[in-house]
Amino acid sequence: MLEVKGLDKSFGAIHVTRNVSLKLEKGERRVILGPNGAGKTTLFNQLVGELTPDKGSVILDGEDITPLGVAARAGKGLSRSYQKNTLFDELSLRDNLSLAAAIRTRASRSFFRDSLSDKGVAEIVAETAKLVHLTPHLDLMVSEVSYGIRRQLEVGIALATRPRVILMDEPTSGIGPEMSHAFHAMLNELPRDLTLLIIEHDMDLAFDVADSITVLNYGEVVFDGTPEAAQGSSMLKEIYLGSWEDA
Ligand SMILES: Nc1ncnc2c1ncn2[C@@H]1O[C@H](COP(=O)(O)OP(=O)(O)OP(=O)(O)O)[C@@H](O)[C@H]1O
Repeated sequence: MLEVKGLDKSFGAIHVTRNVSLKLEKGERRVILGPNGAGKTTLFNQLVGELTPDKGSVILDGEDITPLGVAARAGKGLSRSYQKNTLFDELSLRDNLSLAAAIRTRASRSFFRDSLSDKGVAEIVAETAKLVHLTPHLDLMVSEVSYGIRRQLEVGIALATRPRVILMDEPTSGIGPEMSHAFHAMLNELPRDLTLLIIEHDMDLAFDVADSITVLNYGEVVFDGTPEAAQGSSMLKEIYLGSWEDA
């Protein structure tokens, strides 16, 4: 479904992504772990098309999408759940989801209100709101809701574009352990054919959702395997300097 082959990226003398290869099957939920500065976000930016790798390729369902930008990749079903400042604060949750759904139904070129009254859009919004547990909150303004609900909405916005793969960069950052576990429970209820690639800093949280774990350290893949194997790895314990014990 999603394959990354030999990605390499440097910023001047700083070598940030070192020959990274990954393979995700359809429906797989893979978590990318790694300490601060390991290169997780830089890798992510190359996957979504915000950064061009120096070497290597990104393949989606057999197609080389490396030359494509963010919008073209999104059009092919590779969606990013954006964090922070990407929601329209003075619009309702329903309108935020409607705009995302309108892009998918290609109604986005029509006048704003026309998009919102499109029947296909309304159906997608209702379905998406249910998936991310936002149905009771749809008519609230984004500015009125908690940080946790915003995080659910960000996933909803990605889902409303009907993606095949969603990439999330630390989707639970800043919402506390209890809400993070609830957020992951929500992710676990999403349709199983949806492929998820999630960057997480906290190993404990990674185990909630991961079918497989990739660990980056100094830009390099140092572990690729099951959560059970990751838990038993003394090398990873060392990388995380004891934080593993909490996992
Ligand atoms: N545009 C850039 N120019 C120069 N250096 C950069 C740039 N972007 C990232 N870096 C450097 O690349 C390294 C990896 O950063 P990156 O943000 O990818 O790591 P990360 O694993 O996501 O870290 P964190 O968990 O702290 O978010 C860091 O040393 C960072 O300073």
